[in-house]
Amino acid sequence: MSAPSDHAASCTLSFDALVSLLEKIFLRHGTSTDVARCLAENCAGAERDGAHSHGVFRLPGYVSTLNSGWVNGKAVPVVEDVASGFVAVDAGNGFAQPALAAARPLLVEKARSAGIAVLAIRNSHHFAALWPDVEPFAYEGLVALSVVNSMTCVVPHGADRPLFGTNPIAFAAPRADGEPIVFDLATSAIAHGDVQIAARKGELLPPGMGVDSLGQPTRDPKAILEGGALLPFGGHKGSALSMMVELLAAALTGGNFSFEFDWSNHPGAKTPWTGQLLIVIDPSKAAGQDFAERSRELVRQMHGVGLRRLPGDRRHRERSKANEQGITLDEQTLAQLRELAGI
Ligand SMILES: NC(=O)C1=CN([C@@H]2O[C@H](COP(=O)(O)OP(=O)(O)OC[C@H]3O[C@@H](n4cnc5c(N)ncnc54)[C@H](OP(=O)(O)O)[C@@H]3O)[C@@H](O)[C@H]2O)C=CC1
Ligand SMILES: O=C(O)C1=NCCCC1
Repeated sequence: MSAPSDHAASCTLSFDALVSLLEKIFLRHGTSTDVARCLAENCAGAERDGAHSHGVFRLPGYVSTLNSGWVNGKAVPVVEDVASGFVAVDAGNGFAQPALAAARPLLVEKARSAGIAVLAIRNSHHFAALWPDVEPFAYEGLVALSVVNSMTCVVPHGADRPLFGTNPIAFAAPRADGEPIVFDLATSAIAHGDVQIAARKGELLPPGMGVDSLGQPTRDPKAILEGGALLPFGGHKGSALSMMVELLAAALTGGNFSFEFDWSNHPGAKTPWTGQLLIVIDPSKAAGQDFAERSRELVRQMHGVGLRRLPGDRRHRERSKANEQGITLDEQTLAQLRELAGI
């Protein structure tokens, strides 16, 4: 499924209508009602915010994964109260978002009482954008940082074969009189989803994103997907961050490293079976000035030196537009979604 193009015939849906359509797809392919709702809201939210690499484009991947038996769409996460500032969840080979939802109340309670709390999710599958996991904390006045590892497709800086995942890092912080400050970025030069989208559209990538099966630089997304690999962003710096993500998301949680799972016996499996870490901080417990006011001041100064676009600005513009006018999908994409939903 592709991102909406200017040329294809398109139609618009409300957020609620898209959630309900996606929910039907998840239910039809073997998830519980809670999991269906959780994933449908996540995926529709990504589409609404213009995060197309992790919006409805992902539905065929979710469906083929569920059909392959690789993931348990009905898993019930088990929340463990590990220590004063530490919560763990065994996602039971299910999706990461329902595991986060199950642990969230205890995580927030601990963050508010101790000032900081960690959530370690293991035995989980994350196939989505990461900002939806952190942004809601900032709306509640909390600072949140999350990392998740994916599947081996990135060559560590200085190495000659892939080992790391595309391993994103997302951060959210409250800001007085404005949307929270949120960024969410893959530690690879480009997200795997964007490489797939470029391959479908027959577009070349910018230079420096990946290598072919012989380890030679290439701009051809198909060469990257078929035996090639991605590079970290920023050379050794992105590579170090990606290594950190492997340690925090997998070693610290008890999840798999990106290179540790083997899905070859599950044709159609697309979701990485790894781990995820969240750190949540209550800034009201820190000494000093009001955090949200300080965020506002930082942004004011950034605008003062000529900055026009904060991370998250584009998403919020897309969200406002979608809330007013609906979410635009190609007719072909909508037809594919309806087919997956069996309607
Ligand atoms: N589940 C998983 O395992 C994985 C998920 N992903 C997801 O893929 C998605 C895409 O990642 P990626 O391609 O790295 O994201 P981008 O490079 O598109 O964007 C990264 C961040 O930078 C911001 N940004 C982009 N351009 C500018 C600019 N010119 N000025 C200021 N800010 C800017 C974005 O804000 P804005 O959004 O407003 O444009 C965003 O917060 C993420 O949501 C990530 O979580 C990636 C890897 C693995
Ligand atoms: O875009 C990516 O990179 C990924 N997204 C979902 C999980 C696999 C990697």
